[in-house]
Amino acid sequence: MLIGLTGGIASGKSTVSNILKDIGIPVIDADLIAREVVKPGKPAWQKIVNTFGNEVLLPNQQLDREKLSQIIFENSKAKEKLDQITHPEIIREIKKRIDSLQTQGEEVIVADIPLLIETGMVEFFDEIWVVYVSRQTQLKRLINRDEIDYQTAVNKIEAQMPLEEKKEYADRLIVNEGDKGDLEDTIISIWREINAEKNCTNCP
Ligand SMILES: CC(C)(COP(=O)(O)OP(=O)(O)OC[C@H]1O[C@@H](n2cnc3c(N)ncnc32)[C@H](O)[C@@H]1O)[C@@H](O)C(=O)NCCC(=O)NCCS
Ligand SMILES: Nc1ncnc2c1ncn2[C@@H]1O[C@H](COP(=O)(O)OP(=O)(O)OP(=O)(O)O)[C@@H](O)[C@H]1O
Repeated sequence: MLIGLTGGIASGKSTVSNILKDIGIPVIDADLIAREVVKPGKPAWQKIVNTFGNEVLLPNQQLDREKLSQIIFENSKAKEKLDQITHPEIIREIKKRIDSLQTQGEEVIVADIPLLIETGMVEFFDEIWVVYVSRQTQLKRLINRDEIDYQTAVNKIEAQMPLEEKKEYADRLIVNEGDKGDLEDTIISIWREINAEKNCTNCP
């Protein structure tokens, strides 16, 4: 069973992933893969430097993520260029890791992919889980976590497909308006439901 976990920025995907990992379910993290494919010397790193120039590099040659973030979330054309460079590599690596986990005999695999719907990966998964929050909660959590101002947070949210639209793709909608304990209860009850559907008695 392949589960695609998605949602809006700061809706709580990583928090859900951590709960799933604690249960013992393998989770592939697209944000981590996105960091690996742009390491200095990698093909995507080279293409980013060719496209955006040396000003998006730190003195140690790593990408200046803050600078690149400012550029792409203020300019949709620049974001499109970055997406064209990074997404094919990220998708290829996600599929590779899924293959490898399947070869190891894992029966349930979750992939946490912020842009799962935008990148056309819906059909690849057996189930889509969308982590949903109200716009007000999303803004508040994003501003607190990233220590950014209101307008920067709005730009980041508006660079993605609206959560109201993503919601329509959900086989399971995970509403994350309560506290982290509530979220844990929600995930554990979904997991029990899945195990019951599979008649699984010794699942994690
Ligand atoms: C722009 C970058 C350098 C900013 O780095 P930063 O460390 O500040 O953010 P981080 O990578 O942790 O991403 C945080 C969140 O931003 C959102 N986000 C990131 N990139 C994008 C994008 N291209 N379009 C829309 N939302 C995005 C996602 O919700 C993600 O979870 C970085 O996000 C990046 O390289 N993005 C391109 C790769 C990508 O599309 N990643 C999403 C994985 S599918
Ligand atoms: N139920 C909750 N109650 C309070 N805070 C929460 C809750 N769920 C998540 N958070 C906090 O909200 C912030 C965003 O959550 P998280 O990082 O899991 O989102 P995300 O969807 O993975 O974000 P991104 O798209 O940027 O990767 C974090 O600071 C997290 O600790």
